[in-house]
Amino acid sequence: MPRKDQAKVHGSFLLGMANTFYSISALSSCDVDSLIQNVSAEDWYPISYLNQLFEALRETEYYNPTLLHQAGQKFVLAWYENGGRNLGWGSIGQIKMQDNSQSLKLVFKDYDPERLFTRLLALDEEKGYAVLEVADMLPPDFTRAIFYHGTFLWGDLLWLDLQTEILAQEQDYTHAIYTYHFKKQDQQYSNQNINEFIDQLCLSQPADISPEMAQTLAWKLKGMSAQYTLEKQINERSSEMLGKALTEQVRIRNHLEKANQIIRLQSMQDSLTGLYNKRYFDEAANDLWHCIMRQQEKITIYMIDVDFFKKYNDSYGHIKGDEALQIVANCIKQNFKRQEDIVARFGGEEFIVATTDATDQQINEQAGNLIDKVKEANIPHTASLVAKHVTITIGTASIIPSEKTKLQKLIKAADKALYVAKEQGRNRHLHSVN
Ligand SMILES: Nc1nc2c(ncn2[C@@H]2O[C@H](COP(=O)(O)OP(=O)(O)OP(=O)(O)O)[C@@H](O)[C@H]2O)c(=O)[nH]1
Repeated sequence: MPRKDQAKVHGSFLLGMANTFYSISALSSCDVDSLIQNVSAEDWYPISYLNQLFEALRETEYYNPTLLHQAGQKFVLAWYENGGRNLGWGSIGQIKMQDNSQSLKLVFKDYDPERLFTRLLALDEEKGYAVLEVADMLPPDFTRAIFYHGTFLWGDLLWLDLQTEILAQEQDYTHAIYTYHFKKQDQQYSNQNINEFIDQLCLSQPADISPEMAQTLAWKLKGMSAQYTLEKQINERSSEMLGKALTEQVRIRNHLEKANQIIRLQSMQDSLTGLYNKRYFDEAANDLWHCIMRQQEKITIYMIDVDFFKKYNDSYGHIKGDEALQIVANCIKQNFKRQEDIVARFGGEEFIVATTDATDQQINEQAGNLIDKVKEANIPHTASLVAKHVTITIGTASIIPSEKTKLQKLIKAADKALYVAKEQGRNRHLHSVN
C-alpha cells in the first residue's frame, strides 16, 4: 500500500475545477474522449520536477491533460485548452475520506443538507466499496469531466463510475442525481475486474429515488435556480441603474461646474464691455498692492473717463452709447496687455487700470498711446466740445505701497488728477505729482 501522501494514480484522469468549468464544459463528450486517450497518469512527482514541468509547459504549444501531483485531496493538473494550455491546482473539500486503521469512514464536510441531497446508498467495509448518491445542479458534462471514465484516487478510495439521472432541465442548469461508485484501493483490481465490479455493483445496488423524492428534489433545485436567476437579474438591473445614476451624476456635476464657472465669471465681469467689474478690481488691485509692497515697487492707477459722454448719448442714443463704450473698453484692453495689468470698468463711462508701470515716462507713454488709440477708433462725436470724435481724459497716480498708505488713497489721487485734466480741457492725460 503506498503512503497516503504518495498515493499512486491509476488509469487516465481528467479533472476540472469550478474555475475552469467553462473550458471543460465547452468540450463535447467526444472531445473529452480523445483527450483522455493521451492522458498518462503518473506516479507521484516531486515538487522540483513540477516546477521544471511548469516552466517547460510554458514553452510548449500543446500538451495533454495530466495529473501532475496529488497528495491526499490536493492535486495539480495540466490540461489542454482550446489550443492553449492551463494548469490547475486545488483540493476536493466537499467530501473528506478518512482511513481509520484499514476501515473506511466517510466524513461529510462543508455540506448543507438543506441545499443538496446526499446519501450513502451502500457501504461495504470488508469488500471496500461505497456508493454515494448526490443531487446537484452541476451539469452532467461537468461532473463527467471531473470523473470521466477514469479512476480517481480519493484518499484511499478509488472512484469507479458515475451514473446520472436527470431530474429537471433548466435554462442554465441540469438538475440531476449523481451516483458515485467508490471502492477501496486494491492493487488486485485490474481495469478489467474493475469493470466487472461496476457491473455487479450497478446490478446489485441500483439508485432508487422515489418519484416523490425526485419531485421534492427537483422542486428544491428549481427554487435555487430561480433564486439564482432572480439574483442575477437584480444584480444586472442594479448595476445598470447604478451605471445610469453615475452617468447622470457626472452629467449634473459637469452642468453645475459649467454653471458655477459662468456665475464666477459673471460675478467678476462687466457684461457690457467684458472687462472686469469694480468688485473684482477692488480685490485684485488689493492683492497687487500687497504683492508690490513686498517687492517695494511702484503701483500706478489710471482713471479713464469718456469726454462729454452725456452729450454723446443725447446725440446718438443709448444703444450707440453702449457701442462706443465697448470700443473704448477694447482700446483700453489692447493698451494694457501685461499679465499683471488689471483693467476694469469703474462705473458708467469711467474705467480704471492698475499697473506696475514705474517711471513717469512709462506712464506718460501708456496714457498717450491710449488717447491715440481712442482717437484712431474715430467714433464720431459731433456734440463734443474738444474734437469731432470720442475722446478720453486720463488721470494717473503712482506710489510705492507701504503699511501707512492705502490703495483707496491712490485711486483718489488718480481721480483728482482726472478731474484736474478735465478742468484743463479734457482729451489729455495728467499725472498726479504727489
Ligand atoms: N450708453 C450708456 N451710457 C451710460 C452708461 N453708463 C453711464 N452712461 C451715461 O454716461 C453719462 C455720463 O455723464 P456725465 O457723468 O455727466 O459725464 P460726461 O457727460 O461724460 O461729462 P464729462 O465726463 O465731464 O466729460 C450719463 O449720461 C450716463 O447716463 C452705459 O452703460 N451706457
